[in-house]
Amino acid sequence: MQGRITLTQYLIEQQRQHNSLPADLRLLIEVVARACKMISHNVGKGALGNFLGSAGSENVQGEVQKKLDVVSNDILLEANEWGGNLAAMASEELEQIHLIPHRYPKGEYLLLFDPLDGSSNIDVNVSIGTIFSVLRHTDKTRTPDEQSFLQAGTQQVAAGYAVYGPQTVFVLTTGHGVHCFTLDRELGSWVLTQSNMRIPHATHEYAINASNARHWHPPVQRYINELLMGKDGERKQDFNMRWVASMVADVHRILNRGGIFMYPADQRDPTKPGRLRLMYEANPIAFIVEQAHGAATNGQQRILELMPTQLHERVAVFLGSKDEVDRVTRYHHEMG
Ligand SMILES: O=P(O)(O)OC[C@H]1O[C@](O)(COP(=O)(O)O)[C@@H](O)[C@@H]1O
Ligand SMILES: [Mg+2]
Ligand SMILES: [Mg+2]
Repeated sequence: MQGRITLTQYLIEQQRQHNSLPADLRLLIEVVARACKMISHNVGKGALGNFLGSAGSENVQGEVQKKLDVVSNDILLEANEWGGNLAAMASEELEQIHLIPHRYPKGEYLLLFDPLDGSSNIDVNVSIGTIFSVLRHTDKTRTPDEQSFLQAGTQQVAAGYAVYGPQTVFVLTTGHGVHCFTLDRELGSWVLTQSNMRIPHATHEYAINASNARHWHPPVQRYINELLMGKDGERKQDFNMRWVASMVADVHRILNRGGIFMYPADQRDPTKPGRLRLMYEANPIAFIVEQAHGAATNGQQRILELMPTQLHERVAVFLGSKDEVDRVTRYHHEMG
């Protein structure tokens, strides 16, 4: 392919080359990308569209929903009711799964999403995003339920995210590398701008919310203390820290120049290991990171191999440049 390649052209080419991207999965991805375009439009309007501030409601995690959390969720639900070959959807903003009334149980796929990632950044005009994951609906003899969604991340057939920042980008994997499309705002099309993104194995940059330091478990304390000691410690080099507080934006930086992102479990509530949700935050990002030659663990094992037990379960996350993820994972193994 030469010249300007759109998302549609790229997906058709994938279908031709790998023969592994069925037409209905291509349609599903295009519908999600179109929904992200609409979300981007609303994010860009901000106060002009009355999109800032709280919606006055709480989601299943007990978090106050922002207006854009609700709007983005509605856009994704509505767009996907009629596009793709879906049996059901699940969202950070919905307690229960959302069945597709005219289609289940026959639909081929299950779609999960975090409609708006980085909610605390909405009102202050800092990059936010959308994360999605696609699984197969395996047992078509029965109406999908929560159990149908509880599959390991290795079963994902596609995953991606959008970042609504200075540029709007859509980053996608279908298991053949990671590719980035930039929204041409004048033409309204997604244009391929980076192919086969690679995360360097070595890095001098890390991301963690250090205000939780006193609660961290010993392996995380040990790892971060070494980074903080820089040249004067056993790592013998200085490290830089970045924390956007939107995982998508932190991950996008890591895909572009390396780094490690951490949201560890800590000593507070053992029923809440970390802050991030396994099925629609950690799994899709872990799939992307591994496809970009990085690593993603919960400190003990590959995130993608974890068997979920609940739709909204949380998981500790260490992901990005392989050398650093391997090191902090080793500290967890060594220190029990
Ligand atoms: O408030 P903290 O501790 O900085 O946490 C920020 C983290 O929480 C999240 O915003 C959670 O996502 P939501 O906004 O979808 O709840 C991540 O994107 C981000 O990395
Ligand atoms: Mg999120
Ligand atoms: Mg969210």
